[in-house]
Amino acid sequence: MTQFIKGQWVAGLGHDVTSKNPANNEVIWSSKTATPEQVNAAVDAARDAQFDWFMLGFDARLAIVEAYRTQLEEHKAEIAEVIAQETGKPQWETATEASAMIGKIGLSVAAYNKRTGHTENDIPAGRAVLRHKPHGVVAVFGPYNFPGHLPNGHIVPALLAGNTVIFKPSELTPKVAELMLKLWEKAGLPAGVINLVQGEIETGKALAAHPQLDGLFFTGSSRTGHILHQQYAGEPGKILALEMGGNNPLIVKGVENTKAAVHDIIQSAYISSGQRCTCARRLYVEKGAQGDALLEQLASAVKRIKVGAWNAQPQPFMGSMISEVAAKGMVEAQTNLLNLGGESLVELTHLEAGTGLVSPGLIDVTRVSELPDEEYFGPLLQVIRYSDFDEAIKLANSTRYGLSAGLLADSREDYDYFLARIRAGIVNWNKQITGASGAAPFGGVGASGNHRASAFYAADYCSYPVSSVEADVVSLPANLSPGLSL
Ligand SMILES: NC(=O)c1ccc[n+]([C@@H]2O[C@H](COP(=O)([O-])OP(=O)(O)OC[C@H]3O[C@@H](n4cnc5c(N)ncnc54)[C@H](O)[C@@H]3O)[C@@H](O)[C@H]2O)c1
Ligand SMILES: O=CCC[C@H](NC(=O)CCC(=O)O)C(=O)O
Repeated sequence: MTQFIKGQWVAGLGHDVTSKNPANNEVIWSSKTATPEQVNAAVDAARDAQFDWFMLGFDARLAIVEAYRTQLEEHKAEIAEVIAQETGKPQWETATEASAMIGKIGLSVAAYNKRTGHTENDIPAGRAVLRHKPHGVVAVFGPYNFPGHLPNGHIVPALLAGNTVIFKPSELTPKVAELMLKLWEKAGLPAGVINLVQGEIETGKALAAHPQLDGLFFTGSSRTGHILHQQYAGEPGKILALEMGGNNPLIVKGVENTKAAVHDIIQSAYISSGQRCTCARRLYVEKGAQGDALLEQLASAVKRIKVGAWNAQPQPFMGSMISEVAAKGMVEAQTNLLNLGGESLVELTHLEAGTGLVSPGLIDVTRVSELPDEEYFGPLLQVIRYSDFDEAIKLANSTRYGLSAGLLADSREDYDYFLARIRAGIVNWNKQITGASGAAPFGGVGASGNHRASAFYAADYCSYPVSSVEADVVSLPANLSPGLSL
C-alpha cells in the first residue's frame, strides 16, 4: 500500500516501479504507480477536506504540525537512514537534512506570522483589517536530491496556511516520501489534508493538469519547471511557485588564505556529489602565478576527496550519485566539454558499473569558445581563467540561470562591486555558495525561478491577502457627498 488518499493507504493501480539503493543497485522499495483516476481521487479528497482544515484555525493546525515535528524528532535517525539509502548521500549529510526538516517547523511558523498574519489599523469610523487566506488545494512536486527537506519546505507552510496538499515526490525517492506521510498520519492530520501519489512522469502530468488545483509548488529541474510554466500560461487564478536549477558561478580574486578558498570551493562544488541546485558549476580564477597556485592546490585536494557508499566507514565526503544513469550522464558531459576544447585537470570517472559512484572532476574550459549554458548536475567543476574582474563578472553573468553566485576575495570593495553587478538570488562573499539558510528567502531569477522565492518566503505563496474595511454597525458619514440627500 503505497498511495495515501483520503487518509487511507491504498495500492497503486498503475504499472510496477521500484526504487534502488544507487550504491549497490539493491531494490529497496517497490510498488505500482498511481493511475490518473487515483490522482483524481487524491485531488477530490484534498478538496473535500480543505474548508474544514482552514476553519480549524491556525492554532489547531499548528498543534498538528507540532505533533509532526515530534514525529520527525522521534524518527530522526530513521529518516536520515532512509534518505541515505535511497539517494546515496552519506549519513553525516542526511542527518543534516533530517535536522533541516525539524527546523522547518519553527521557521515556517515565524514566517507565517511575519510574512502573512493578521493586522488591524484604526481608520475614521472603522478599521482596516488585513488577513490571509489559503489558496485551497495545492500540488507539491519534489526533487530527488533533498527528498525530505525540500518538499517539506512547501508542505509545512502550505498546511499551516490552511491549504490541503497532494504530494507527488520524485520517482527516484518514493521511500522517503512514504515515511514522511506515515509521520503526518501519526501526527493526526485529518483525512484528505495531505495525500500522496507515487509514480513517474505520467502521474506528475495527471496531477499538474488537474483542473481542481488552486496552485502548484514545484522544486526540480529547469526543464520540467518550464513545461509547467507553459502549461499554466493563461491560468492567472492558479499560483505557481517554481524552484529550479542553476549554472552557478564562483569567482576567486585576491585571496590570501588559499587553503580556505580551496575548502570553500570544494564545499560549493562537490557537496552532495554536486547534486545541489546551489552548487558552483563555473569557477573563475585570475590568470597568472597566484591563480596557477590556487588551481594546483585545488586539483590536489579534489583528488583526495573520499567517495563511497552512504554507509561506508569512515564516512566519505561524497556519496553515490542518484543513479547509474546520472553517473553516466556526468561522464558524457565531461566528454562533451573535452571535445569542445576543455582540458581535464582531474578526471571525473564512473567508479563502479551498476552504481552511481563517481569521482569528482575538474576541467579547464577557458579555451572553449561557446561554453554550453547547462546545469551539469553532478561533481564536475568547470574552471575559466580571467584577465580582469569586469571580464570575470561579465562571464559569470552570461547564463540564462540566476540561482546562486559567490565571490572569494579579501577586499570589501571587490565584494560591493560584485554584489551590485551579479544577477542571482543567492549571492555570498567568502562563504560556500551551498547550504543556504532556511531563515532567509531562497530562490533564483532567470531560468532558476519565477520570482516566488521559497524557504522563509514560502509563506508568501501559500496564501493570498484579504483586505477589509470594517465597522461594527452601519452608520451614516458625518458629511454626505455633494448632490446626495437621504
Ligand atoms: N531551486 C531549488 O530550490 C532546487 C532545489 C533542489 C533541486 N533543484 C533542481 O532539481 C533538479 C533535480 O531534481 P529532479 O531531477 O528530481 O527534477 P525533475 O524536474 O526531473 O523532477 C521533479 C518532479 O517533477 C516531476 N515531473 C517531471 N516531469 C514532469 C512533467 N512533465 N509534468 C509534471 N511533473 C513532472 C517528477 O516526477 C518529479 O516529481 C536539478 O535541476 C536541481 O537544480 C532545484
Ligand atoms: O538543491 C537545492 C537546495 C540546496 C540547499 N538550499 C536550501 O536548503 C534552502 C533553504 C531551505 O529551503 O530551507 C542549499 O543551499 O544547499
